[in-house]
Amino acid sequence: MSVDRIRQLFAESLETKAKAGEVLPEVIAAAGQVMVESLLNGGKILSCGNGGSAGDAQHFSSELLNRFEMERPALPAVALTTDSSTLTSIANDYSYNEVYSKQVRALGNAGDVLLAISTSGNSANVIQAIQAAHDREMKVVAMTGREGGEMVNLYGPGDIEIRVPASSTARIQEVHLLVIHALCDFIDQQLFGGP
Ligand SMILES: O=C(CO)[C@@H](O)[C@H](O)[C@H](O)[C@H](O)COP(=O)(O)O
Ligand SMILES: [Zn+2]
Repeated sequence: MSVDRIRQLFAESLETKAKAGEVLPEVIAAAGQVMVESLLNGGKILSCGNGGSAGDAQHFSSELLNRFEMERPALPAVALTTDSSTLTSIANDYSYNEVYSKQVRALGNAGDVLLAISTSGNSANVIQAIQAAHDREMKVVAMTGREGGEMVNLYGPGDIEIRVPASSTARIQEVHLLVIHALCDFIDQQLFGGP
């Protein structure tokens, strides 16, 4: 890969973030409010995704369970992407499409929130997790990209979709990470007055 190619990737990533920064702040704040209201009512946030988005799901839950940028009590969050015995047994005995929905049905309660991450909006296991979340009377915050995929057809009245205006999975993920940090900052500001 040439140095010029690397410079081009940085330029594309900057451009994507700038475009997202023009259109996403309001919907990110709305998503943060959904999460804050759940946490204030004793709820928790479950998170899921595939590949790089599984990493994002874990990144988010770790910053709630541990801390983001300020000293504050631990907050209840569970990434559904980490328990290899659970993931492999569900995939092996049933289907990979059910690896998250089965966990949502076991762990999710009314008032909890599902953070559903898919750059295409078409990953079947995330789609089924959204359906399971609705069955458990949970709200959904989705982070997507492109045209939003099949997930667009699933959202209920209390759900929020944060859709990055880009088509490259990598560029979408780079904005998803910033959104995760913006959500953590919003939660800390609202619940604890911020750093
Ligand atoms: O991180 C990357 C690409 O940057 C990949 O691992 C990517 O996450 C995988 O291809 C995922 O399976 C894509 O799924 P999704 O984002 O479309 O739901
Ligand atoms: Zn990636």
